[in-house]
Amino acid sequence: MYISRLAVDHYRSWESLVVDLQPGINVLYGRNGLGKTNLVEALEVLSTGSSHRVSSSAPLVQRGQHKATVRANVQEDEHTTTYELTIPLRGANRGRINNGSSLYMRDFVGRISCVCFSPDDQHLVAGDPNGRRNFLDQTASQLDPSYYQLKQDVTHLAQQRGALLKQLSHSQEVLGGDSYTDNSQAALSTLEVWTAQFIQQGMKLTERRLQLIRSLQGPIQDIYQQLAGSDQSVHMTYLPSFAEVIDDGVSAQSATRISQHFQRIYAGEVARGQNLIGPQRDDMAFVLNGMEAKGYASNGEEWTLALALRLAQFQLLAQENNHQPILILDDVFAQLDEHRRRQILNFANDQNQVIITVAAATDLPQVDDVHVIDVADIADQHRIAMEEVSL
Ligand SMILES: Nc1ncnc2c1ncn2[C@@H]1O[C@H](COP(=O)(O)OP(=O)(O)OP(=O)(O)O)[C@@H](O)[C@H]1O
Repeated sequence: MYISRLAVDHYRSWESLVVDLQPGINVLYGRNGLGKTNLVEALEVLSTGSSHRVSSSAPLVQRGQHKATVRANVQEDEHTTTYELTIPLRGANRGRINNGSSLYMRDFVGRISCVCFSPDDQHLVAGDPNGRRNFLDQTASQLDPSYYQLKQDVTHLAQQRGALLKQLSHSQEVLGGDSYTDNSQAALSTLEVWTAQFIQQGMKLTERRLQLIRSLQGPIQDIYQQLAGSDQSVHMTYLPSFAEVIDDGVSAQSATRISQHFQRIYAGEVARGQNLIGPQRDDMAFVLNGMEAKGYASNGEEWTLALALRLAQFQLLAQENNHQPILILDDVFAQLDEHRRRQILNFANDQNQVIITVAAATDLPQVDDVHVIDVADIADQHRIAMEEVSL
């Protein structure tokens, strides 16, 4: 499987652009700020339904526009399939396949499998938990699109609970103590219903993330040893908010214990007007040779861990989905020493399709059979063609 054409309309800095791609290694080459990352990010969003750079869709839409569109032609066994994603400024993204009817994202994500390695990935090890949750969510959605819907449900329930807690907090501030208006009594009953659903769906999400981390453990350990030496050890530890699921799985016992936890923190949640626990606060840690990587690992070790994590993601997706994902290497060569570049290129050489972005000619990979695309050049050609059509 490979992408033969990628087209975007009103996506970030791009008014409109069409890029033809080939199997093997493709290099998108152009100056800083030209929009290379925007292009590969568009592919990531088409594949996973989200971008690792932002948590909402609004920044993906070109300033001043109300929706963005990403289209890709995918070649598989002589067949071409066109995938199209519409990203509105507000509201849910929708997909279409071969100009068919509009699809919910749960029926669309994961159809094109891709793994994106970028300079931001160092933050997967040392940055805030948001990036690590995003990694888990993107990977799990590509393995099983029903995860995408589950994640949406949990996010929605957390938002509903948060709004009710804010309302209760406000009532308490106005009335003081434990006095409640009829409105806040109704909010209290609704909160109980939302909390029960939040626990049920949240436990399922927690278990899916736990399974994913367990599936990545073997590959990341092997790959890290290949990259850094056989005496090295890496352990991924899940730090879930609903930790009860680790011991008792998705069960009545777990639900009861989580419910009791919610009762204990109720006063605190109302006082602060926000959710204090739930999968939206989950995290995971990397333990490198017995020490937590965050805070202890060197810069080079963080990079190697991030790379090992991406390659483990690639291996798992390839194995579970029975085809190789498209590999995106976004501006990583500028950050890596010659040894690491060579390791990545050796890996890239064996894949169906790889898309690399580089800003400097000195970072162009020194390998045979590379399809170099001058992004400024195709942008000019496309603009001239569009102007001729409109004349
Ligand atoms: N929603 C948006 N609307 C319009 N322009 C945007 C939007 N989001 C980002 N941009 C612009 O996109 C440009 C950055 O593009 P991108 O990150 O793809 O560049 P790049 O070619 O990868 O650069 P570098 O080589 O420096 O990484 C910036 O000029 C930014 O202002």
